[in-house]
Amino acid sequence: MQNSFLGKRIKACQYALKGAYILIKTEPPVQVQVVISILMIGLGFYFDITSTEWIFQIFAMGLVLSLEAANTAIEEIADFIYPNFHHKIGLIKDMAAGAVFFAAITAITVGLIIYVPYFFN
Ligand SMILES: Nc1ncnc2c1ncn2[C@@H]1O[C@H](COP(=O)(O)OP(=O)(O)OP(=O)(O)O)[C@@H](O)[C@H]1O
Repeated sequence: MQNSFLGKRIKACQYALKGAYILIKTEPPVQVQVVISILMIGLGFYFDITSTEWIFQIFAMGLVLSLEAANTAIEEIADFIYPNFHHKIGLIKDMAAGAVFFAAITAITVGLIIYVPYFFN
């Protein structure tokens, strides 16, 4: 079972869950995103948003959380391979942060499109 296709997939899921747990437990930017996601879910229930709105909201939350996690992993790799100051390391970190920025702008736009009509109608 351990080395079977299914066994390997189960192991991969366990490693992924461990990674998600470490991110949520130790990374403040991820913790902030989790809190924002919980608040957005609460807001969704409060306004009883439609199924389509839920789908867009869940995708937006998943996009930001995933990229925040990937950004954290890139920062870890950068610090591991070159712990000292180097303009290339700075550039790599800034680019990874830029990816989170694109996702955050997308999520904010989705949030505004969904909730502005609920707040002002
Ligand atoms: N080793 C380095 N060499 C050059 N510039 C760096 C280096 N480490 C960080 N920087 C610069 O400082 C910025 C902040 O780096 P840092 O690793 O603290 O990221 P952070 O986003 O503040 O981390 P966290 O998200 O964990 O708070 C980077 O985006 C980069 O511009």
